[in-house]
Amino acid sequence: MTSAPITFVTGNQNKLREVESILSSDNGAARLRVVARKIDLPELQGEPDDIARQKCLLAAQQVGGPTLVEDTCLCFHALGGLPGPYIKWFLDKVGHDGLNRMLAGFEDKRAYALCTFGYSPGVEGEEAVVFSGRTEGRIVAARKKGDGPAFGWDPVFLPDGFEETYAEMDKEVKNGISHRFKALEKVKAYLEKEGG
Ligand SMILES: O=c1[nH]c(=O)c2ncn([C@@H]3O[C@H](COP(=O)(O)OP(=O)(O)OP(=O)(O)O)[C@@H](O)[C@H]3O)c2[nH]1
Ligand SMILES: [Mg+2]
Repeated sequence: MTSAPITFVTGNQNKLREVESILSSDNGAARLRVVARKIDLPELQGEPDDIARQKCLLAAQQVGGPTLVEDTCLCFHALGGLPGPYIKWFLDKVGHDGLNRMLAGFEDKRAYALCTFGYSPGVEGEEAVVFSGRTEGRIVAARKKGDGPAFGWDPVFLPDGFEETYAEMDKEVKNGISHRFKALEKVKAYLEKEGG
């Protein structure tokens, strides 16, 4: 595994906290070290893999070394995968209640959370590689633990096999089953192999 730190570029503190927590709870990944950098990257359109690849290249140009980014989608089965990568705007404009109402005309409330990491070694001309993780669940009326603010759409996402939404469960539980955790496992496996 590469011993040089990798710069994880994100403007989202909650993502950063989860990535750091997932990495620190895994002793085997002690050598995957990330340093964070906040750069406002454009919200790109298209398919998740292409978005992550392009986002990573844009970030790597600014970092000038090994770079990691991720893009997160929330996809409704009844809507053919939308809002998908556009969830940030939907959440901002219609809120938790609006996300529920978008599915009011459908019996199918299933959704999946999809996280796609893009990694670039920071070498000019080299393509970014992508790794995705997906957690299935369904959309429910917002529920969260405590009075504090919740992360994004966590309150409306009920993962399959659980009775608590992402926002109700302990962070360690979310970080052991989440879309982000699953994608990060693949990043780690790739970097371990690359490092020989
Ligand atoms: O409830 C949530 N649980 C999660 O696990 C999660 N991960 C991301 N998000 C939200 O979904 C949109 C993705 O957009 P996004 O990938 O472009 O992120 P971003 O713009 O906030 O940061 P970044 O692009 O600088 O990394 C943004 O609204 C994020 O806040 C989540 N919400
Ligand atoms: Mg973004």
